[in-house]
Amino acid sequence: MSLEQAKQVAAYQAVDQFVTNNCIFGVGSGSTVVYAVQRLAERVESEKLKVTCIPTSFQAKQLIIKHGLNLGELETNPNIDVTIDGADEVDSNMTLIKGGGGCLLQEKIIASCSKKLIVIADYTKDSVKLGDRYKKGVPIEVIPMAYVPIKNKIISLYGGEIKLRSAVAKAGPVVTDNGNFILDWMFANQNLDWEKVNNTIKLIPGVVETGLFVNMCCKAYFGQPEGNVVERSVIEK
Ligand SMILES: O=C[C@H](O)[C@H](O)[C@H](O)COP(=O)(O)O
Repeated sequence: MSLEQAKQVAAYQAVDQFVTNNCIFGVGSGSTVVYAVQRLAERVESEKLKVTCIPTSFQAKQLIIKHGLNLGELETNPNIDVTIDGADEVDSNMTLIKGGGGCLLQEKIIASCSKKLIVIADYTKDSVKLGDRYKKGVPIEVIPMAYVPIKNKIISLYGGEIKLRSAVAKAGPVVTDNGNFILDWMFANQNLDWEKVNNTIKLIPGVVETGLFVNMCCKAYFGQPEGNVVERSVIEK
């Protein structure tokens, strides 16, 4: 089974288990979410479900519109029932790295307004410690004028290496949906307390948001090479 098929089985299973009639549904971003929206559109059509979709990015909004789904706004729907989103890496505590596609800020806002955040991913995202599998580091969305001091402060606090993310089909840096830059922090120490790190980095002036999602995700679905899906839930402490 290809990686794309692994993403698809995970996405279909999550949508089948979590989307119900009349729900307010947060639509994540990335390549795995494409399959979730496909499945949602099929179910809305066949079961005549009423679902209001709240996007986490420009891409998510386009997907909702393309599939003829009901597009809602956070302003009028601030209490979201469930959000299904992708992740770049999920560690054994269900801490996530997100933002590999540059969409972390709106994703985190939507996740924070959701009763449940469900992650869908292929098996390559399932790891024990952050950095085991995802090698591009933690994405950090920053105000453009502040990217150099932010970079220096993070390095002096925690070490590692930081790159300003470059655009592919444009000269210069990636500009996010919110008009900001992305720094990718390749951390050197995998044993950091990610909650503390997240809180500390967020206090640096000019940092808008980090791609560390700590204590936000309650369940993850990992599509496997054999075609089955492994489900992992947060263990109550
Ligand atoms: O910025 C992008 C988002 O955080 C994505 O959800 C994440 O990068 C995973 O994307 P994909 O499903 O394409 O691996």
